[in-house]
Amino acid sequence: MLTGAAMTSPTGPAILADLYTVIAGRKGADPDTSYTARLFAKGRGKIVNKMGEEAFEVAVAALSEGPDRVVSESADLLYHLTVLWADTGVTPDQVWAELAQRFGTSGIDEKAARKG
Ligand SMILES: N=c1c2ncn([C@@H]3O[C@H](COP(=O)(O)OP(=O)(O)OP(=O)(O)O)[C@@H](O)[C@H]3O)c2ncn1[C@@H]1O[C@H](COP(=O)(O)O)[C@@H](O)[C@H]1O
Repeated sequence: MLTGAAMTSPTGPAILADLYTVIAGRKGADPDTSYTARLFAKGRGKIVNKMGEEAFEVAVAALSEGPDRVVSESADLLYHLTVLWADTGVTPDQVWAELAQRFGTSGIDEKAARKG
């Protein structure tokens, strides 16, 4: 099984791909030694609940706690979102492809096209 310690530390956004690999490798691992395995063992309801909780904590940090807390809560959110992707069989590449397809299209134009 890949562990964070066994991999070289990536820098920048590439860390999400490596984090996904570590997380996906935790399926079926021992919940006593892996927080990710514990989430998988508790099921999708728990994972969704944690993801929503962390999103709310980002919002609270933005409104009343300051940038440093926004950073740490965002990291919690991205980690739990990545667990949710792994649980639902979605890969980061699928999300990157979706973002790439949208890149350069104004959200206002896209919304107008949907209505038309
Ligand atoms: N990036 C993270 C990461 N971010 C946040 N967390 C955990 O997410 C939890 C969120 O904080 P909370 O205070 O809400 O958690 P809690 O109260 O313990 O959670 P619950 O009791 O509500 O379930 C904490 O336990 C954090 O340690 C993470 N746990 C793991 N990772 C990465 O996942 C890798 C694998 O981790 P393990 O599966 O634990 O080996 C690690 O090497 C890291 O790279």
